[in-house]
Amino acid sequence: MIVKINGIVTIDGVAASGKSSVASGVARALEIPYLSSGLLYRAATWAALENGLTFDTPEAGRSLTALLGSWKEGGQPLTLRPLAGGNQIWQGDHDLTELLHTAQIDAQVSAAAVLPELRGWVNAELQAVTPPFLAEGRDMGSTVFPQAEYKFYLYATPRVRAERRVLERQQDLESVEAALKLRDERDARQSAPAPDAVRIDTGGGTLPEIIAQVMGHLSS
Ligand SMILES: Nc1ncnc2c1ncn2[C@@H]1O[C@H](COP(=O)(O)OP(=O)(O)O)[C@@H](O)[C@H]1O
Ligand SMILES: Nc1ccn([C@@H]2O[C@H](COP(=O)(O)OP(=O)(O)O)[C@@H](O)[C@H]2O)c(=O)n1
Repeated sequence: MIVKINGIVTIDGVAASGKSSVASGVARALEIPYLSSGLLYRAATWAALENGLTFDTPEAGRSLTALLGSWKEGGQPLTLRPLAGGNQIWQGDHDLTELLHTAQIDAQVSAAAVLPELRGWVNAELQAVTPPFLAEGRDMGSTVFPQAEYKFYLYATPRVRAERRVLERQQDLESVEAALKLRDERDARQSAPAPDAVRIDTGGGTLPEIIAQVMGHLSS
């Protein structure tokens, strides 16, 4: 059955729960773009690390958003490109995407993501986009787009998530699982599911099966 979305769909969830893969599959089926909020946090973290900024001082948030603002004024803004084949982040004409899914960024991003100024910057970037679109992250349905037509929250056990993520990192399974658990704790404040989100255990099926489950909710 053809599903037509005119508004916003949100897919939130913990690290490596399957958000980006499910978002990509569902957005492609709906023929709408999907926005990866996490990539904006990862890019801002990368920008800070590249410029010697830390996240543990009172002015950290202002310094980071001032840096991002100076890039924009200088004509080299951080830009999210919501391509169907996978979101990309560019700084001017440099594609940063491959630099962002690393254990180093994983280890630092949560410290950046708690900075209110950075959350405000990311949320403004996302809220400037014209619907229809799908937005994935931690707090899309709970905070950034509470008005979303459909909300989903993905989860799976740390072990299941680690077995998936280990294929994408140069680390052993135990290290990956420990890092995911630590990031879950650090992200807890912004990761609570929206009360009206449909919760899906992605450990219960293959990626196509989970995508079909989401599509089933959208077409009912
Ligand atoms: N239901 C699933 N079954 C098996 N593998 C999955 C499933 N969902 C996602 N994956 C795989 O797990 C890894 C992490 O998924 P990803 O979408 O990047 O998660 P997130 O965006 O939540 O961090 C990817 O390699 C993806 O292909
Ligand atoms: N809406 C969001 C999305 C990501 N984040 C932060 O950004 C980090 C990276 O998000 P991500 O979605 O790229 O991470 P994965 O779940 O893909 O591993 C998370 O660990 C959070 O610290 C957030 O705080 N709020």
